[in-house]
Amino acid sequence: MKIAPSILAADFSKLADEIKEVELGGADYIHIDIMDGHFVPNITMGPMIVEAVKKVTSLPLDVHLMIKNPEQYVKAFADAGADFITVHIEADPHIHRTLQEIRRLGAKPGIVLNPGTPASMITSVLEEVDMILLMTVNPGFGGQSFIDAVLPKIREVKEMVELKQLNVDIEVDGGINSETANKCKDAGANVFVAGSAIFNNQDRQAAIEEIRSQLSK
Ligand SMILES: O=C(CO)[C@@H](O)[C@H](O)COP(=O)(O)O
Ligand SMILES: [Fe+2]
Repeated sequence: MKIAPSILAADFSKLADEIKEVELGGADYIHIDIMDGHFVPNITMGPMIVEAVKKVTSLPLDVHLMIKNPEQYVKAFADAGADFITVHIEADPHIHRTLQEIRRLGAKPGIVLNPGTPASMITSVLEEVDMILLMTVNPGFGGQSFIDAVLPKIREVKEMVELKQLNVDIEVDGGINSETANKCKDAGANVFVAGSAIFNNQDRQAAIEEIRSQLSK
């Protein structure tokens, strides 16, 4: 079970301190949300921020691309130090090429599905990825409410990867707190992104531990 704090909810004026705090608090990955104002109605960070984050942590960087034409930018993010690069199936008509390019660049490719996208959309890319990210909110903003209707899809994807005996992580992202993380774990998820549940708590370590203790139940 891995916990990936999303820095979208951090205080950007002291980002290095925020990252150190979650690293010391027991985080497994640092989740970085890249938004372009086209694929989603918000603009956040680019490769320069990934490069800066890489300098202040030894944790793997989980870079979630919410951008159109991701194939044009995967090299910039891999060069910046991304360990995982996840791309939305809805954003890329040439998805195999993009996922293979991510691997060729030395990063781990992941595929992302919006809440409304069926699991069947990714059957042909299962062998290409190290991670499947199931959005549990519509992407674009932190602090939204978890969509329970995604739970059956987590089960479905878990069955798909087990059937093919693939070693693929199943990540969830959006509205994750100790209660919703536990539901997702029961459905088959093993990587949990949490933004507000961690950074809105003054004690980040306590927030991470709370999620982890629920996951161990
Ligand atoms: O990708 C996204 C949002 O589009 C996420 O990674 C959010 O940053 C998660 O924030 P919370 O829902 O946990 O506040
Ligand atoms: Fe994300």
